[in-house]
Amino acid sequence: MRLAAKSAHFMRFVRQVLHLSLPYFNSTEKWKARALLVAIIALNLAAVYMLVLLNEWNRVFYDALQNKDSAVFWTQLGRFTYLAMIFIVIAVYRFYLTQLLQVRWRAWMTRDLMRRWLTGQAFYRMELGRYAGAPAPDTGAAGLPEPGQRVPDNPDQRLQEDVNLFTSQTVGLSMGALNAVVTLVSFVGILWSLSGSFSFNIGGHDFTIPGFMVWMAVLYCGVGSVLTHYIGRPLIGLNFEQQKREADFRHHLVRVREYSESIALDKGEAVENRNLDTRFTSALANYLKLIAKQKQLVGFTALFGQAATVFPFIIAAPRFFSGAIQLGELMQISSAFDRVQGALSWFVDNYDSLASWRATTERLTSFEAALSKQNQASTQAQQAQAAMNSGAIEAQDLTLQLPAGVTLLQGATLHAAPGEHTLVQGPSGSGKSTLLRALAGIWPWATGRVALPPRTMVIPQRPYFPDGALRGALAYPDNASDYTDDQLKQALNDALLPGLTGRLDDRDNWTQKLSGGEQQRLAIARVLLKKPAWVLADEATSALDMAAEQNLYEKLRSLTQHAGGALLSIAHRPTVAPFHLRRWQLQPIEGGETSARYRVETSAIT
Ligand SMILES: Nc1ncnc2c1ncn2[C@@H]1O[C@H](COP(=O)(O)OP(=O)(O)OP(=O)(O)O)[C@@H](O)[C@H]1O
Repeated sequence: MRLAAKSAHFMRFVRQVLHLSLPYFNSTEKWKARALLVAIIALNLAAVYMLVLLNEWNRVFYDALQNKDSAVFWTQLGRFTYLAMIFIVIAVYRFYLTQLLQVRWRAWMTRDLMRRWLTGQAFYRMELGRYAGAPAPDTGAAGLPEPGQRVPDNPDQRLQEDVNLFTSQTVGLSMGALNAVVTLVSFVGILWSLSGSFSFNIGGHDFTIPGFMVWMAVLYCGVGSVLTHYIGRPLIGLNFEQQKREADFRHHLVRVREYSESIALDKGEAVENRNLDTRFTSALANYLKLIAKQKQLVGFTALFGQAATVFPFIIAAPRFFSGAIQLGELMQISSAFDRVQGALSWFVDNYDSLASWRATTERLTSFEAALSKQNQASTQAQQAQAAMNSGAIEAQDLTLQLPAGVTLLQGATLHAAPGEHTLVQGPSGSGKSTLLRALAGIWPWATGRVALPPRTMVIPQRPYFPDGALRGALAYPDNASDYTDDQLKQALNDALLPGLTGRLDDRDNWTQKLSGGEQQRLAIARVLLKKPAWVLADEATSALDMAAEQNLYEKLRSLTQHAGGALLSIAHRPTVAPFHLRRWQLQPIEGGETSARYRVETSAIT
């Protein structure tokens, strides 16, 4: 039963490796990939063949030494030189082509996963899903994890580190295994023919074991492999855990860097230090367990390797001393035993790497599976959205939920026609931003139908600006070269940022360098540059003084008005109301007539 479970585990692992590997060997690069693979296999086989020739050389060479035959000695040295030369060429190209395959495979796989991660908001939905504690609604949230299902953490680690590890381990270990098998097959034959048989007598019956040395090698390595497996088994789990804890530690270091200013203002250094220390200590604690296990394993494999040097001599010595074999044959036996033992102990020697390979494969498989699910879900969502592009902002029978299952809105029907500038208001936390996310088509826990006109832009509460030249931050996500300097400067001037017009080529971390108000004006400059017909603005001017707010709202309103669209804004200040014609007010529902917490009341702004 345990054996059946183990083999099922093993088959699952093989399927996972194949599932992750085959796409590359069937991709557009397939011919290059397959040619490299075939070349590497051929070089591995050639290397084993060279070892067989060198083993045969051993016998002739040591016999010449024992017979003090200098002519044969020198001829054999000459033979050794050219055998060694060929071996070196094979070794060099085997190394080079193996590396080439690994690097090409890594490049292809990283790009493929990266593209899928950045397709259809998979990166966003996976982050949302990671903290989700409740079931997603039946529709609209396809692809989100079920409750209790583990969502892959730290996608950055998977893309940067795991793909690299997986491709190098898969090539390295599968070639190592191939080498071991071919070496085993070749040298078992040699060892068998050299080793003679072992005869003994029990109870008057004579028994003879042919190929005695082969059985000794099998016994030796069999015992070694079983012991290694038992000593090293915990390494698989420990390796997996180590990668996770290290990534966790790194993730929090990055967060401190990202929020350095807020932490400094809060004087949160001590807390951060404690939090980071907890994570680091946890990584360290696991690492200590890991090295303690590795120590045992190294101790055992070193003992096993050392004992293997003398073991064949001990077994074959009686035949040498009785004169049954010459020194040459003894050395050939020792070298063949060494090869057979080496091949049989491949598992023992690579236990650590195999454990890490399994952990890497496990992590990449869950990441890939999550991506497949997300990509499928987002294709459906995009198809649905494409079918619903309309000339107005519309929501029909819209229900908004939170990941934990709380229903914010239920069955809301909303409409904003061209020119119908709308202000969304409601208490903090009532779901205004979530409504906007749903209208923009990115909130997975939304059901019903939403339609958004083409040429719509969203100004989020926390706009994003990539590091680099200011012109890139302004044009994002378009290319800066799509706009002339005059257009960029005009947009900055219109957004009340004349001070930045001379800095278009300055490179900086704009999210950190610009003040909150400057960032909001830069986000508005982006809209003024691109001139969309519809603008959804979430607290787009909350950090500005009233005069600037009025000025920019006027510009946004007239921009959308002239382009045949409208403005839909979330804003708390009453002074922005005059720029809108209608109000969507999120009102708390008292008395529990539905399970939703809020309803939307629409009214005209007079
Ligand atoms: N990713 C998320 N996971 C879980 N809960 C969320 C998530 N995003 C928002 N929420 C919750 O949804 C509710 C509505 O949030 P939302 O940001 O839409 O409110 P809001 O009305 O825009 O608030 P504010 O006026 O303060 O900006 C809040 O209770 C918030 O905690």
